[in-house]
Parts: sequence; C-alpha cells; structure tokens
Amino acid sequence: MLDQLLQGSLEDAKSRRQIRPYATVEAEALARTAALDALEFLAPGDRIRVIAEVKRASPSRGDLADIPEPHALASQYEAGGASAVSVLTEERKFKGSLADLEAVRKAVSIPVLRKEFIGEEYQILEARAAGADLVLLIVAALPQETLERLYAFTLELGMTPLVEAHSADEVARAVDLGSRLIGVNARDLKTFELDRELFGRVADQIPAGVIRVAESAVLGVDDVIRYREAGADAVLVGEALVMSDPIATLASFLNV
Ligand SMILES: O=P(O)(O)OC[C@@H](O)[C@@H](O)c1c[nH]c2ccccc12
Repeated sequence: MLDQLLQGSLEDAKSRRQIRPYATVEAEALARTAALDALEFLAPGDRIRVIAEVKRASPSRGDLADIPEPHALASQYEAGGASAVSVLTEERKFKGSLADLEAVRKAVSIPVLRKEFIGEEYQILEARAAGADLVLLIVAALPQETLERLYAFTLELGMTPLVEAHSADEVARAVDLGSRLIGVNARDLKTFELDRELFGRVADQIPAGVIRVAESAVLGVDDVIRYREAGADAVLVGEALVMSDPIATLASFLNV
C-alpha cells in the first residue's frame, strides 16, 4: 500500500510538473519569505503540543469530513492552541490538495506541514512555494540514500523535515539522519495496522533534544495522557479533530 501511495503521489507530481516546470516552482519557492522555525513552535514545554491535521479521508478510515473550507478549520486549530497545522495534500486517497495548503497558509501564522508521500525534490519545492514550513519524510518509503538527499534538500530550503518511523529500525535511521523532529506513527502504512504501544517501546531510542511526536489514532484524552507519560513532546491528530468541535477537543488535549 505504501509503495502504491508513493507511486500515485509521484505520478501526480509529474503531471503538475508538465504545467509548472521545476525551474518555475523553484523560483517561487526561493521568492517566499523564510519558513517559520517549526522546532521553536514545537519546543518541549509544560504542556504537550498538538499538530492539528486537515484530513478529509484516508485509505484506512474512508471519508471523515468534507471540510469545504480548510482555511476556516485551520483558523480554529490555531485559535484552539495548536502549535502547527498539518495539511494532507495527497489527492487520490486522502482527498487533499496543494490548494488546501495554500489556503491554510494564508489563514494561520503557526507552521504548516505538507503531509504527502514525498519521493523527490520537486514535491519539496512545491511545498515551500505553497508556503509550507515543514514536510513529512517517511522512512519506510525511501532508501536511506534518498532519505538523506531529501532531508538535506529540505534543510537547504530553510524548512524542517518531520521524519516518520514505524519501527525501532526506522527510528534508528531517523536518528542517523540527525533529525531534530521525529514522528512515530502508530499506523503501519504498509498494512494499516495500528500499534498503540510502539511509541512507548521506541521513545527511549530518540536522543534528548530531539522532539518526539506521537502520530495517529489519538482519539481521546486517555490517548494523549498515555503518550505524554511515554515521553511524547507532541501529538499529531487528524480524525479526532475533524470529527468533533476542534476547539473543545484541543482544549481537552492541551489540558493534559
Ligand atoms: O487521523 P489520525 O489517526 O489522528 O492520524 C493523523 C496522522 O497521524 C495520520 O494522518 C498520518 C500519519 N502519518 C501519515 C503519513 C501519510 C498519511 C497520513 C499520515
């Protein structure tokens, strides 16, 4: 499944590239004002940080919410105390788009993450051109060499990579990169199975000073408490926010 998602994302990027060539998008990316420093916004503190996700659907959970106005939802996230907004831009299964990201960027002043299956530089340039401050890099999707290349490219653009792992080995690869922001996804993107204990098992492998993000299946306050106790600095939450009153849900999470 992960390979299919990545191939789909790369095909879609290829079609966009016919219309907006690399050099055009590169010029746009470089003309942007500097990216926000996501590490500053997500820096560990007394309270857990929340990265709130704009997510319409997913291959594992189907349709979640229509979200006709992603910018309005993102503004609620910011008002509710989120430290960053994640925007799914994958079109085929998650029903997102780069236009969603651009709209969100205009509406908020906290960092914005492009949530996509990234496999080449062009997608990172697109992210910066659309105003993203962070991009997701999924360890399981990429050979280490490619991961290193894309990681360095992201930093060159002044952006922050969120490096996502789903096993002890993948966490080790994320640490090897020198990543300052590591996400542990409870969902295996190859099988869609959930492992809620994974974060607790691998958290100690992540060195002090690196921001630890617990991703996926945070549905209620209990999940936030469990992850906080296991050492999470932040949680990345989609479904629970798009299917509820986001301000109230955020308040309950930030209260932990
Ligand atoms: O909706 P949830 O279960 O709160 O999950 C959010 C986020 O972790 C999830 O969307 C996600 C984590 N890693 C990804 C990689 C690609 C696509 C999506 C994801």
